[in-house]
Amino acid sequence: MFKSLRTLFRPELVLTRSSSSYVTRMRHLMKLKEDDGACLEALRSGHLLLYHWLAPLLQKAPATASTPGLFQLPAINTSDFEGVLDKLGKSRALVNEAVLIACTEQHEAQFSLDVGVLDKSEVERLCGGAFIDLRKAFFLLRGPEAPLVARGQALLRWHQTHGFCSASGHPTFRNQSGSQRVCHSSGQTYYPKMAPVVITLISDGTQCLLGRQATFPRGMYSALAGFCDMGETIEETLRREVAEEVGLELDSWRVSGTQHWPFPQSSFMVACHATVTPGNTQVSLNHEELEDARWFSLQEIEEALRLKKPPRNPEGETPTLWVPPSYAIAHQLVQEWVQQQRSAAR
Ligand SMILES: NC(=O)C1=CN([C@@H]2O[C@H](COP(=O)(O)OP(=O)(O)OC[C@H]3O[C@@H](n4cnc5c(N)ncnc54)[C@H](OP(=O)(O)O)[C@@H]3O)[C@@H](O)[C@H]2O)C=CC1
Ligand SMILES: [Mg+2]
Repeated sequence: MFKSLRTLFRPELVLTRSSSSYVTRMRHLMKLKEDDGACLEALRSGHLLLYHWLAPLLQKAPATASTPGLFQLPAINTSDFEGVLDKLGKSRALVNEAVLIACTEQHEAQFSLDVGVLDKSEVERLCGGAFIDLRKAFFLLRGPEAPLVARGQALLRWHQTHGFCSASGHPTFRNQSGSQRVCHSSGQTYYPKMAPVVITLISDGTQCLLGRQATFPRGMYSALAGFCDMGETIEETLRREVAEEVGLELDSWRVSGTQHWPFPQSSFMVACHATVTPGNTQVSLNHEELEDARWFSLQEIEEALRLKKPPRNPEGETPTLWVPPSYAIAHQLVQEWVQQQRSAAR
């Protein structure tokens, strides 16, 4: 079994090191993105995140009292994996399909590689781990590994769905790092894209507004979200989506944070807190967009946050409120709102 990738990749340390080490690393990564020869050389000594039809390979982390049952990304270097390909009687050329996603503080390049053409259980046996659906993997990973694995999957998905030029219909060809694809017929260059989404938690000062789509699991409510239309600013999307979905006019808003969200395709989530005046809280629901939207008290939200896993919510019984899991930026917005309410009450 391969050792943990966590020992090799610790981006949180970047914040405590001098900025020059960060700059050097980013310049190195930029060179690898742009220089095919340098990227190929880096791949020879690089680390691979493996996916099988976009499901990442995870392995059980050594259990400690505070982290029982956690998983981690196995650290597999290129030569390890070439050995696996040899054992399976497959061509080593598969490794060259890896796409560059990051590099460690030691300037070791990290790549993601989809091995869907190989027998899943054989790779699991030889590499020591299991391929797990990304949504589930997000629950099982901690720290920087969850966004790293999402980034790797998003880039692989983009390549798998952009094999042809939308102008000429001819095949597109990637550079070695996978940072772009080019159509030699139209001359068009394609870059990986994220769709911008604004997500907002609205407060009237004492309650917050959460909504649910009919497709959400029973009992789950989340902050309101919507895709940016072409040419819109964040503020314009925010006001429009809230007006469209719940018929409210916002009083104020501020950006709280951002997140890359891989489901169902890459979105760039911009998370905001917004307020309405206490006399302007009457919800007019757009049933095409949402099944329900309701104001919740601090106590109700605190109870939902105390749930460690989604409740059972049997059919026929009133479902227990729960909010998106900690890896979703909606969860961060709810947590921040609770903190604000508690500080305001002091
Ligand atoms: N990380 C987090 O905490 C959370 C993330 N999200 C994510 O935010 C995203 C947006 O939320 P949602 O409320 O569904 O958005 P919207 O309210 O904008 O509604 C989605 C609809 O918008 C249309 N649409 C417009 N532009 C796009 C586009 N670029 N991609 C896909 N659909 C588009 C589609 O309509 P049609 O099908 O009719 O064409 C789609 O069904 C979702 O991907 C969701 O997963 C949501 C909540 C929490
Ligand atoms: Mg929406």
